[in-house]
Amino acid sequence: MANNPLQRRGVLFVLSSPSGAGKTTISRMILASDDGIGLSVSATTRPMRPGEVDGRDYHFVSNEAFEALVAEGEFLEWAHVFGHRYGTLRREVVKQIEAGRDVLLDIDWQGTQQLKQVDPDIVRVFILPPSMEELERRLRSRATDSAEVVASRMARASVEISHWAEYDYVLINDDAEHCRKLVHTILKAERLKASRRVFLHDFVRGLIG
Ligand SMILES: Nc1ncnc2c1ncn2[C@@H]1O[C@H](COP(=O)(O)OP(=O)(O)OP(=O)(O)O)[C@@H](O)[C@H]1O
Ligand SMILES: Nc1nc2c(ncn2[C@@H]2O[C@H](COP(=O)(O)O)[C@@H](O)[C@H]2O)c(=O)[nH]1
Repeated sequence: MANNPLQRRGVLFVLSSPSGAGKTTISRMILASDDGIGLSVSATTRPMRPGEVDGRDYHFVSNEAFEALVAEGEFLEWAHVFGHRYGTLRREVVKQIEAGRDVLLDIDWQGTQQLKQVDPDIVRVFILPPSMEELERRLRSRATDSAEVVASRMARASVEISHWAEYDYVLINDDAEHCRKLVHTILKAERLKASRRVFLHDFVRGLIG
């Protein structure tokens, strides 16, 4: 039987933004509307927020456990973010790819830079807030972090945003549903890229010799 010309490599789809701009919100909307993509659940040493679930939102681990995972080479990338450590587990990405799904990664600019070295084919999307005032309002309205944590995240926001030009796509999350549509459009177009088609060369050779 001929190889399927539509068969393609999975997409590693990265969403980054300053904290509070809405990437978790947009990620959840994408995951709810598209069965073809699954979340890479990161490991972190940060404390769990109210409403978060271990294994769904993050794998919450101790500093010692995180260090052991680093030593064992279990991370595709990891970084210090806001005084805690966060990392993408190899097995999370492999699990999704083996299930035939693309992989959504909600990671910061440091992790994105590292991942780009591992896989130059990753798709990088940066989400901007409509304004710094709105960013602060969102961080406060989320009501999951103390005033100090909100202040420290606002203090880091400009540094985060300064990395926007390292991304393939940059969007403004004004209306969440509109932003979701744009992110989904990017994902669907990236899936169609010729360079991801494993057997396209064979198929075209069959067509024209
Ligand atoms: N377009 C939007 N309009 C209004 N509020 C929004 C919008 N998008 C997200 N929010 C709200 O802003 C808050 C922060 O969003 P979210 O948690 O998704 O941000 P985040 O970028 O994932 O932050 P972090 O990096 O800290 O995880 C949430 O309360 C969310 O409901
Ligand atoms: N480099 C990585 N950054 C990550 C990862 N998982 C999450 N993050 C980023 O951390 C901040 C803070 O997240 P929060 O849940 O504490 O608000 C945010 O920018 C995330 O994108 C990861 O595996 N690697």
